[in-house]
Amino acid sequence: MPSRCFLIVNPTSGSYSQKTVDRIMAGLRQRGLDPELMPTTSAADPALFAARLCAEHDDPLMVVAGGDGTVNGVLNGLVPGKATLGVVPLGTANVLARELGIASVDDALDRLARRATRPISVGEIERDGEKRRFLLMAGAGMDGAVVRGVRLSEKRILGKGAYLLSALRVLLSWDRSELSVTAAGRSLSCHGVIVCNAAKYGGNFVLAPEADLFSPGFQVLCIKGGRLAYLKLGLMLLFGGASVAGSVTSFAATELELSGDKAVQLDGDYFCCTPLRIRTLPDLVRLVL
Ligand SMILES: Nc1ncnc2c1ncn2[C@@H]1O[C@H](COP(=O)(O)OP(=O)(O)OP(=O)(O)O)[C@@H](O)[C@H]1O
Repeated sequence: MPSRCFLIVNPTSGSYSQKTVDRIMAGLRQRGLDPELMPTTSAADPALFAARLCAEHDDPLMVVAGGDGTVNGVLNGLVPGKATLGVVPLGTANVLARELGIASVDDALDRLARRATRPISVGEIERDGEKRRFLLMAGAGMDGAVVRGVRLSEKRILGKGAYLLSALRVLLSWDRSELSVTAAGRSLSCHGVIVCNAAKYGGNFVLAPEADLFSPGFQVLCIKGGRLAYLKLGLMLLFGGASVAGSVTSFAATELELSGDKAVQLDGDYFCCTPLRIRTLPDLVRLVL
C-alpha cells in the first residue's frame, strides 16, 4: 500500500507554478507515495496544517513545497518528535534545500522515495512569553532590518533583488545603536548578531561553517562596526570566510540573550525586535535527507 504524505504547498512562494505542483504530485505517486495536496491560503496555514496533521495522524510525513518561510511555519505548528518533514524547493532562496544539497525538484522527490531521515535541532526564541522556532538562523541588526524593509510588491518583481534594494535603504538610514549578546555568563557589545543553526545563509553562501542542523546549538556571529564592516562582511560572504572577518566574533552557544532594540528576522521573515532569549531545541523533527 502506498505510504501517505501531505504536500503543504505555498502558492505565493518564489518559484511556485501549478505545473510544478502537478509534476510533484505525479512524481510522488510514481515513487509509491500517496500524496494529499494541502495548498495554503494564508501565512498562518503552514503552522495550522502541521498542528492538525500531528493531532490526527501518527508520525505524518509532511512535505513542504515552498521556501524556508513555509518550512518555518510548519516547524512552528508540529508536535516535537511526532512528525517527519521533507522539502521540495519552490521558494526564492531555498536555504534548507541548499544545506541538504537538494539539486532539483526531481532530486527532492527521489529523496522522499528513499526516506532516509535524521533528527534535527532547531532554535527557539522567547520574547514577552511568546515563543517562535527557527530552523536556519535568527538575525538581529542589519539583516533583521533588511528583511523587515522588503516590500512584497518589489519581491514579486525582483525576487532576491528586493533584498538588495532594502539593504540600500537600510545602509542609507544607518542605525548606530548597539545590542549586547550574553551567553554562558559572558556579554559582548556589537551592532548585529546572527545566530546560525545551519551553515548556509541567504542562498548558497557559507556563513557559519561550524553550525550543524543535526547537532544541538548554534554558531553565533557578532558583528561590530558600521556600514563598512557590513559591506566587508557581505563581500567575504560572497567569496567565503565571512566568519573570520575582522569585525566578526564567532563562538558556539546553546542558549543566549540579546538586549537592545534591533529588528529580528527568523529564517528570512521579519519576526520582532530585541530584547529576547534564544535556546536550542534538540531533535524536534526527523528530516528527510
Ligand atoms: N497562501 C499564503 N499566502 C500568503 N503568505 C503565505 C501563504 N503560505 C505561506 N505564506 C508565507 O509566505 C512567506 C514566504 O514563503 P516562502 O518562504 O515559502 O517563499 P519564499 O519567500 O519565496 O522563499 P524563501 O523563504 O526560500 O526565500 C512565509 O512566511 C510563509 O509562511
